[in-house]
Amino acid sequence: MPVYSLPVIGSLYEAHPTIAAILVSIPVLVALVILYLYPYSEYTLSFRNLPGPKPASFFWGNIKQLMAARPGLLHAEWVAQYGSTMRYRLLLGNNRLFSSDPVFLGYVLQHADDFPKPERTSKALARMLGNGLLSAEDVVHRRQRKIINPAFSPQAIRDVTPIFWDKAYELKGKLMGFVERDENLISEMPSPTPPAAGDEDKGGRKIDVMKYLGQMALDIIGLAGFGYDFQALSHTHNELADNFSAMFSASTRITPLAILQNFLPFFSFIPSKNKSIIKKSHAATMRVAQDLVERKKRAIAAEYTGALEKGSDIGKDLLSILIKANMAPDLRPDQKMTDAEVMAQITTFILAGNETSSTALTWILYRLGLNPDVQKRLREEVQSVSSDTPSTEELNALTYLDKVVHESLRLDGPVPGTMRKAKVDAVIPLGTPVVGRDGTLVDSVPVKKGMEIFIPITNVNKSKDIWGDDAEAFNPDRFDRNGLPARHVPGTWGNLLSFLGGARNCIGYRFALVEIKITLFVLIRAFSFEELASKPDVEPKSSIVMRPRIVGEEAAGLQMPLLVRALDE
Ligand code: HEM
Repeated sequence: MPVYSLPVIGSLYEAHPTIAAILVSIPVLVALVILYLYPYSEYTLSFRNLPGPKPASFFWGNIKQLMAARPGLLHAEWVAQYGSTMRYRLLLGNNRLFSSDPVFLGYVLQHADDFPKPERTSKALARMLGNGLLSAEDVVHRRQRKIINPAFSPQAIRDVTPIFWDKAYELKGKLMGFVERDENLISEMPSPTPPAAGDEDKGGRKIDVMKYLGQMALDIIGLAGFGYDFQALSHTHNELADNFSAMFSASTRITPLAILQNFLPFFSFIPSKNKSIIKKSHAATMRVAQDLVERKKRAIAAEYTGALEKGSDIGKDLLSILIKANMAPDLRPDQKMTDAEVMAQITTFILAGNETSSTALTWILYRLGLNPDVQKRLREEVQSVSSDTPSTEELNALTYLDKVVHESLRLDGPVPGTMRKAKVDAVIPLGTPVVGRDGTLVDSVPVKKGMEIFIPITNVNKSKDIWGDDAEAFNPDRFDRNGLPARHVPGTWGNLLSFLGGARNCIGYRFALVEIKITLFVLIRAFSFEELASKPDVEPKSSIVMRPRIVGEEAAGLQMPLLVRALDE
């Protein structure tokens, strides 16, 4: 560094002492920061004895390796090498604590107030959605959840199932239109890329099933969630859907600035194009939400005062139920949600209840395409039902359907992982000890306030310790054992972590399961789904929800093209 050579600094000091002092202090400061970030933070790390991979880069840690690998794969390799609890490096020497140990995860999930989402996650969610159930923490979360719970009760879900049936049959009609090359749909290409040679034959059509399942799920969450008709299956554009989708894309776009701001919140003040899109779309979304909330509040107030017109209905959608609970005369003012919180539940439902269900269905159809025997058995079961719209009880009695849904949500749960941050110092027990860096057995992990923990949902669902050596295989019959594998998993449903567990579990899991079962019931009775003859390489891409992309067709975006054939009636 010739500029910094001593004689130069010496003469500079005589001429401009302040500039010289600044120039000298910069490298000293950088050296101190590096010393703090690496040797010091490493030495003072409470779980430094945990095993884990060496950082691949001084600056990036293991981030680039993780981003280059398919979701969950590198973690699975590391688990095989180091055990189910480990640490690895993120940006600038930051350590990430990873554990797929069910006892460890049970502790974290059961102490939800001590292990909330990291502030940057809650803040990013709140910027996009408002302060709704996904972003609220602690007492605010508990207050909101108490009021919203009745909207997700089994009876409330039962009341909205007619919407699921209507929309599943509308989807069937649309897919049939494509397969039969209906004139009304002739201008719409059902997949973003044309079929390769042999991909289509008489009676079969290449269709991006993800796109149409997405339209159906959006229509369902709109109507069942808050009485709003997106008309996604029948129209292409809608103000709320367009604004929401712009906001979501901007929030999940990975740019160098976004990565920097994610790990170093100090840089959050820097304005970005993404932030201004989020702000604009959020404002537009809230205008629609406010109108919906005001209309429902008026109707419910009229019902409470007996002024509701005879024969009118306040609506069976989730929002109406929660607004009604929120306006109950016996609810204390400090237990109520504000209008802004109620509006935030609308955007929360769109985010949490739309892509999750459609992505789950997308992967299920893909699995069925790869496993024609399973599809055939499933079809025999659903065709044995005489009714076209069986009751929830009849649907739940279909055991093979239930096993297929379990197994698909085990292998391809749409949410691959989530983060938590310790709000207190804690010592978290392990069910399976790991061998520490010093060769001793580690049977608990001391965690200091402020440390982040990754909850690897997919790795737990596919763990060989839990599901045996064939954990990676698609085998619905494994649930013959009544879903009781070698070890208990602290998940809400099916001994799986797909809907998480504890106080922050998925409030919509019953809604999602009925929606998935009804859609499968309708589609599998009407169509067969096959892998395309060109055997595209389907790659899971993770941005909150794990959705598919085709290798070599990245420019076409996320998609799941399958060969769809109509069955003889
Ligand atoms: C297969 C479909 C679904 C899956 C796999 C799924 C999964 C999850 C997971 C893993 C979480 C926890 C996220 C975290 O804390 O980091 C969650 C939370 C949540 N989910 Fe779902 N979800 C699904 C469908 C739905 C549906 C249909 C709705 C609404 C209609 C919904 C509403 C919510 C809400 C509001 C939360 C936040 C709950 C809280 O923090 O109290 N989800 N979901």
